[in-house]
Amino acid sequence: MLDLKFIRENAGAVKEAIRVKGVPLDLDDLLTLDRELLGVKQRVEALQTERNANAKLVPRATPEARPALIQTGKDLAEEIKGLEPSLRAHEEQLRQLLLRVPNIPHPDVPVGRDDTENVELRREGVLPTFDFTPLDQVELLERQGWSDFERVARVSGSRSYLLKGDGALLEMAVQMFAMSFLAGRGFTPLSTTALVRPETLVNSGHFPGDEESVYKLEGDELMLAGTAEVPVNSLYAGEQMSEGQLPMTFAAISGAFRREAGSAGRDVRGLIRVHEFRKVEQYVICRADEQEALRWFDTILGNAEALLAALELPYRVVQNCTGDMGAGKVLMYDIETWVPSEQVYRETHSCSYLGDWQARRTGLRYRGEDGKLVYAHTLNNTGIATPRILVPFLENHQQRDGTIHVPQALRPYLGGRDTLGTP
Ligand SMILES: Nc1ncnc2c1ncn2[C@@H]1O[C@H](COS(=O)(=O)NC(=O)[C@@H](N)CO)[C@@H](O)[C@H]1O
Repeated sequence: MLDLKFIRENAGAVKEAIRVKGVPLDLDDLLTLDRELLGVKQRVEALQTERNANAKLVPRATPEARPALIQTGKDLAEEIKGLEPSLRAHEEQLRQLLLRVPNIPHPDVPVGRDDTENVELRREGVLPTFDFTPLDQVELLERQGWSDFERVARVSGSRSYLLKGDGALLEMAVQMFAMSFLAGRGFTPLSTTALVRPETLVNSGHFPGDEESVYKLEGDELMLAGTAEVPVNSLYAGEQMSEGQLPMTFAAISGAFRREAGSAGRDVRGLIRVHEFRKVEQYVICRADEQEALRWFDTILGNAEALLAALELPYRVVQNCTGDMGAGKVLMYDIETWVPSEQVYRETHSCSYLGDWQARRTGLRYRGEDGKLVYAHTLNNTGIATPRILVPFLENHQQRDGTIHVPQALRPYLGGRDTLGTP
């Protein structure tokens, strides 16, 4: 959410952000409502001033004049009361529109309609070459007996998964590796819930807009978050932090649940796109200083790249264009990891800087050195998301005999083994 004063004074820039991000919102509707609300508020204030002035006359009035003055006071009170529903209705309507106003993208962000116009920044790592016919993720899992898609589909339907044996241990090893790695870089490990109150999804910016992606629990005021970004963003909601408490950096592991309503027919096989997965999320709350925040952006991007490098996985970094970055972002890069069976890079990480847009919705404020209360800046990036990352992992590290090479960095989490599976 942007500051209403900023919107009034920068309507042109906000309209441009709406245009380049393709947000379905007419800012003039909001500005008209804002003026109407100001009008109602001025009317109420004028009546209150009149009422106060009138009230002062009563004690000094003559007995003959007093009844009329008291009646005037009652009439004014009635008129003020009569305006309150309209005041509240206008305020709620304005808030609903304010929640839809997108953040201003950083000037470096390429303008584009959708992900086809994202810009590749660089490629890292060496693509694998195989002197045998490589298998894809599902073939590798089935050959090793590490999955049972058929049975779990009976239990949970499509886009479900179950990993068995070393397949299960590999998923947890990758999660633990990521958590230890990030803890080693000073990020506070969190193991957190995905069960959240609806307002936390408004705080994070997923609502309004992403409602169809989120599982809602019938009869409970709870929903299932699609990323630990949601609960972690609201952990300190409404609190006044001290500047000394910032920056806060978290590595939060949680379940992640997504309805994938818009993905019919895409990635229906295997581990790429499932309804429930687990993710280690990097989350940063820092001072309202763009230079510091952009340094954190580089840090959490670098952490993810270092994790991929340690897992010996080739990847590329792309900059999301305005049409593929979502309403709240100032800056966004995706990391896409090489999937041999598809001969393409597939998104495995998403790194975002949101300025104070999320913090304003969430009420994340700190008292600066000058004593003023300021909204913090927030950033997030995937650390590791399983099981998706296992797709490039298994396919890139498969060996001729169908076993899987374990990179040095992961061996401590797999009992020291350098290979998984049986030939
Ligand atoms: N349905 C899904 N199944 C498996 N993995 C998924 C699914 N949806 C997203 N992911 C993984 O989660 C990562 C982050 O998802 S994201 O929506 O792009 N971004 C976020 O959630 C941010 N909070 C950064 O993590 C994706 O890059 C992908 O690796």
